[in-house]
Order: sequence, then structure tokens, then C-alpha cells
Amino acid sequence: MSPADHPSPAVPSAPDATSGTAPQATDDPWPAPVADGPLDATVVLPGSKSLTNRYLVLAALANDRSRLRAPLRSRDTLLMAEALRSLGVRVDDVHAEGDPGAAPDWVITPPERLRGGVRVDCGLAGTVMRFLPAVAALADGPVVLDGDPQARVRPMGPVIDALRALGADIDDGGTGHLPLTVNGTGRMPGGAVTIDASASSQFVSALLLAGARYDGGVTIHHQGGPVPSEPHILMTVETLRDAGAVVDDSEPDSWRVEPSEINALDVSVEPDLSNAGPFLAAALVAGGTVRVPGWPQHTTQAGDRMREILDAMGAEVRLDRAGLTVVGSGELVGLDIDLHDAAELTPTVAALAALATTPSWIRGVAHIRGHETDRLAALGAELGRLGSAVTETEDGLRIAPSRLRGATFRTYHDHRMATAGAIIGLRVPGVRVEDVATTGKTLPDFVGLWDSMLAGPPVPAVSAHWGSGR
Ligand SMILES: O=C(O)C1=C[C@@H](OP(=O)(O)O)[C@@H](O)[C@H](O)C1
Ligand SMILES: C=C(OP(=O)(O)O)C(=O)O
Repeated sequence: MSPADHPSPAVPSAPDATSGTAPQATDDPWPAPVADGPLDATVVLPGSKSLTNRYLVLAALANDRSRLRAPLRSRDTLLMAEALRSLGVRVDDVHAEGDPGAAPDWVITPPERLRGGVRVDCGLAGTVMRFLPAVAALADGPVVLDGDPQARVRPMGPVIDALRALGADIDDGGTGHLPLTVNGTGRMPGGAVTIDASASSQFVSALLLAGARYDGGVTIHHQGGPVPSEPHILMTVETLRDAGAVVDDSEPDSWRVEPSEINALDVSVEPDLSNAGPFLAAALVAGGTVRVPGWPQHTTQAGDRMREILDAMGAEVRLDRAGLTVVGSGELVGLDIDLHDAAELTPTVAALAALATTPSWIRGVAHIRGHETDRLAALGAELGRLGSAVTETEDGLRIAPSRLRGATFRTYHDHRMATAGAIIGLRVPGVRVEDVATTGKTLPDFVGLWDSMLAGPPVPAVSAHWGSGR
């Protein structure tokens, strides 16, 4: 990876990070459209949240200017960019040469020293609230982190304790939650730490991403129940290696990042495969074909598991160089699945299961009670409100076939609850999704993309020569 070229025409920085980007002036609750026939759509998904926020963090800690091509601009990534700016990092919009019409890249210029004496808004973004304290420990003064009211109940204790054990001074008022202050001193000793990461893989990712810049690097041993969402840790390891860091992940539940410089990056962000989930699911529910161009052949994104899930539920799934194509008949069957490794797919899979003709059991996702909301309780309540025979278990959901009815589908500030409601609305008239704009957390203009998918391919323009006798 080579450092980015000197940025040419910079345009004003990104839009307001606190409100997201979604141009979603729409009714609330939003009447989810019913599909009136089989689909025939190609959906171009914006970049991955998880990759964009990892690249931003690494670029902020790098030894030179980096360039992120096709980054995701959504609430979570704009909050990350804004947080890094407040620490003194420059994040500029720069148009690719010869392509002024395309969305600008991000060019990231790290400062000499990360600046303290600042406040960071984490919103409801797990990646910001977990990754940023590990970065803030390298700042030269106090960094206060806070977020949305629901962010204040998301688990933070293990990452706070681990950072303390590695040399950070953190004041969380004894709560183990946001808000907290990291009293940075400009350097971190680092070393070895034991952590219980059973509540979130993001604790491990946070320590690894910043750990290369700690004096002694970081060695992490996990002790506790199984670590969820492991592909996300692999994503962290691979992005670190792309930036020249040396990472050892050869032993289970143990990771080591050596102290080193982080090289500047010049990378294109893959489309967000978890956000692709609801669109691909639509092919199964409405019947017809949905294509997602740019689906990577190799990826660490957990959303890649949608291929196996859709196949198991009855779709025809084809991955080729053009991207992913999913063809459905409108009939779908249930499945028995452990989603521990791909927990963020649970709301999408649960919505599909509620429309299936046979029972489903989703297991292994107890920790998603600590996601944007308690997702098991939220899915239990909202699928139940639509008439689904859903039972919440300690670590998942059991869903039996039943006749669904329209109702208001509450979303609890959770983007994936909103898209789950939209999936069911394709088949069930009268589903109204509360606060659909919450999808802006990871996907700008969800409603616009959904409407375009339902509208089908553009009608070919009438030839200028039509009727001219040729
Ligand atoms: O590191 C990341 O980018 C993520 C890790 C996972 O978190 P958990 O390990 O808390 O499930 C995932 O669910 C989340 O959407 C994104
Ligand atoms: C769990 C999720 O997000 P976060 O990064 O906020 O943890 C998610 O996007 O499903």
C-alpha cells in the first residue's frame, strides 16, 4: 500500500456527523411498501461500516497521509471521522482525478501528536465507543467520550479495564459505561492483558487497532464464554497487516500485535455485505432477482454468510465476477442456525424466518442484547406484534410459521430493526416502520434504495430514431 498522493481539490468536509446523512424526509411511521410482483433489481450498496471505521482509525495512527476510496458516509462513520478530527486528524473530501461526479474519497492526514482536551460524540456506534478510547489513550490530554442515551448501557467494562491494565488512566465514575474520560499522556506502555470479550469482539479489535502504537505492543488473552463475531477480529487483523503491522493470531483466544509504525493506506472499501442482507432477502420474499455488484470473492465481512443463509432458506445464489445474484420464488423455508459468528445478521434472518413456511431456531446470539438495543427482546416484541409465533430464548429466537398482520413496527433506534420491518412489509400489508431514518446509522438513504429496488430496472430510453422510418 502506498501513501496517498497530495490531495488535490479539497472540498468542504463531510456533513453534520451527529444526525447522519440520510436524506430520508419521509412519513413516520413509514408505510413499508408491499412488493406487487417479482423483483428484477441491481442494488449498489455503499461501503462497509466495519471496514471504513477500521481504516479511519489506522489512517489516524499512520506515518503518512492515507486515502480511502468509496468510504461509507453514514452516521457511524461520520461520527468516527468527526472524533478523529477533534483529536487533530485531518479528514478531507477529495475527488478522484477525472471523476468529479463520483462521491469524493477521504484523504486522512495524521497529526504530529493526537490532541487532548476534547469531547467525542460516539452516537450509538459500537465501533466508535470501543475503538476510540484505545486511540484517545495516545492523546496528549483528556478526551471525554459520550453518546446517545442507549449508548450509555452498551457494555464497555472489559475494554476500559484492559486499557487501564495496559497503562491508561480512565475515569468512568465507576460505572463501566459511557460517559468516560481517557486522560491521555501522549504514550501508552502496552503489554499483556487478559480480557473477557464474550460480550463483544470489538473489545479485542479496539486493543489491536491502537496496540501497534503502544510502547510494548499488546498481547491479549481472552478468558470467558466464546468470543462472538470472530470474522470481525480477523478483519481487524487483516487490516492491520495491510498497514504493515505484525499480528500473531495463531493461537485460539489469543492475539499479539507488535509495536511498530502503521503504514499509510490507499484502499477501496468493499460494499457493506450486512447492509446488502435485507435487499437480498427481498428476492426470497417477493420472488425474482436481486443483484449486488462488487461482492468480493474474498472477504472478512460477516455479511458474506448471507449467501449460505439465503441458499438454506430456498434461494438460488450465484457469486461470480460481476457480483452476487439471488433468485427467489417467493416461497421460503425456515432454518436452524447458530449466528454467533455473524450476530449482526440476526434481525434480517429473523424477519425471513417469520415469513417462512417451516419453523426456525436462531441460536448463539445472547450478546446481541447489548447491541443497539436488546435485539432479542425487540425482535420478540415486534415480530409478536405482527402476529408471529416467536419465542425469545436465553440466546436466540424460535419462530414458527403463522399468519402475519400489519401493525406499527417499533425500531428502538436500531437500524437493523427498521430493515427487518421493511422485509416483512414486502409481503404483509399495513406494516408501518417507526423511525425508518434510524437506518442512517450505517446506510444513507435506505428508503430511496428500497424504493428503487421495488421499481425494478430503469425503463430503457426511447430511441431518438424511434418512428423515423429506420
Ligand atoms: O467490529 C465491528 O465492526 C463489529 C463487530 C461486531 O460486534 P459484536 O462483536 O459486538 O457483535 C458486529 O456485530 C458489529 O456490527 C460490527
Ligand atoms: C451491532 C451493530 O453495530 P455496532 O457497530 O454499533 O456494534 C450492527 O451494526 O449491527
